Amino acid sequence: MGQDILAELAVGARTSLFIGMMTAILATLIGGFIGVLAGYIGGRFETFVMRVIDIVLTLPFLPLMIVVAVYIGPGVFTQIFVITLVLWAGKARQIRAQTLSIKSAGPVLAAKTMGASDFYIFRRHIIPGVFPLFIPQFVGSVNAAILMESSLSFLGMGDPTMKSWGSILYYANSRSGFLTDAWAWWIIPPGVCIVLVVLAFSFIGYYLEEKVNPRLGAYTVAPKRPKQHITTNEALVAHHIALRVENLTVQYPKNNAYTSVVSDVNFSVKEGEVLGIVGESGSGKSTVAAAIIQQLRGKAHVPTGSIYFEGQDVKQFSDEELRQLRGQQIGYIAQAAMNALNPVLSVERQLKEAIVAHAHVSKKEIDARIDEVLMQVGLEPKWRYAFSHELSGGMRQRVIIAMALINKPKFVIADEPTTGLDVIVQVEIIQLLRKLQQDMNLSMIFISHDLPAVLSITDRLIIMKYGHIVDFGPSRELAKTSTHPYTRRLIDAIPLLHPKKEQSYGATR
Ligand SMILES: Nc1ncnc2c1ncn2[C@@H]1O[C@H](COP(=O)(O)OP(=O)(O)OP(=O)(O)O)[C@@H](O)[C@H]1O
Repeated sequence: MGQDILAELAVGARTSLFIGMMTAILATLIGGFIGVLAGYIGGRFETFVMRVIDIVLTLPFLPLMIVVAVYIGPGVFTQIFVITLVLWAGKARQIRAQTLSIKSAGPVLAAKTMGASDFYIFRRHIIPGVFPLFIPQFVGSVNAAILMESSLSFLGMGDPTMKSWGSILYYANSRSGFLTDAWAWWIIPPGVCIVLVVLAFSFIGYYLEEKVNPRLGAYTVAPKRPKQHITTNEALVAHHIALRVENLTVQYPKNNAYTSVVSDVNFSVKEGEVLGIVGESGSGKSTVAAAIIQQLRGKAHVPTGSIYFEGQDVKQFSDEELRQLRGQQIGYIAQAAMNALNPVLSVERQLKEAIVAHAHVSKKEIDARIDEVLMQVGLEPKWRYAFSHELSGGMRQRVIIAMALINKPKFVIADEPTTGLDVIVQVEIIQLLRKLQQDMNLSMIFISHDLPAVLSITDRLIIMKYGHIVDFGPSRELAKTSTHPYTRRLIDAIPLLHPKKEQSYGATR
């Protein structure tokens, strides 16, 4: 007693912050190192590390401290040792999840396919990818360690020779500070210091974590902006851009982390233009298409990206506007849709439902429109009474195209429209789509992994791999002159009947 409280608080701050900082540095480094190794090496090593982490996370903190203190004696370094032992495991688990997510991301897979060494991948991809997570982890650990140190010291398990905020409370308690009027000076100041420092570190930690963790960003409520034509939208309209996709990134949860299946994709489609999207299975083509009509499946997360349709940001669309976008403004020929025709409804009935979903029209008008659209897709009107099992694959696909066009959209997305058809029917369907596109001056996105088909119908092409656009340009030029190794591999894989005529790709337009 009789000591200056302010001096005690200042000296105590040194101990509390020292333990907090030291423990945070150790726990972050150890947890980070083990997490990165477990995530990157994988296999049995990862399983072993995960089991150890599970065990450590179940260790009871206080009994552990008591046992360790009995063996090596209470003190600052015992506290640092025990708190680090408890904290590193949670960090390792988070870092492992982040490493797994980076490991399966496009750039790393692309680097591997180009023969990059593990050291290169670590230096260029893994370390820069996990490093941002270290910062909120460090801040969170300082906060947790200060709280643990204060609890231990308050229980008398701190270093008796060093003052800390927790030990001030311990002495206050052991000398009846809580029961006498000394509490206002002896208990409130160290208590307030602990609360303020912990709160400050918590807020800094939450802020930093939200900055580096896209999942948390998803939960922040964006203010609803009024729907308006801003300069960009006017510019899009002025340049006859029917669709603009900007910085689109789509993520799906995988192994406790979000993995990007589409990364920072940018492109435009002009009015009356056909854009091809080519890439191997899983490269993200259908995901881009689904994002355009705001119909991503599952637990998709879109951390960045804007989609402007006819100059309007579709993110600002109301539910009703989105409903009109799908099926009325944008005709969508979904992948494998011909196998999804309703077997118990006639062609007529399904076409009729597609019309009445968007407009109030008389029966006469519906009948006339059905006849008209069937003729457009090369089916005689009598097929309106048929059921899907009565139609061949090619005919079913024509019905699907008719359904996409029934409401006279100006934009069509055709996702693998020839999959599952024999070669001759494939050519017929491509020719049909090309004719419709020209007759109706449609803007179109044509998605396929069949490069010859795409080259025969598109004006421009983008090539996707692992969710990234790796090459783009006018279709004919790209086929002839692209030097990108992936595009060249796709081009070289096209079987040629007349090798000397190889330059004729895309010449049909
Ligand atoms: N609902 C979902 N949940 C989780 N992952 C998904 C989901 N939909 C797509 N993905 C993943 O996104 C990636 C891209 O899929 P997408 O269907 O866009 O590829 P694609 O290029 O169209 O392939 P394909 O030509 O085979 O249709 C794939 O790895 C896929 O596993």
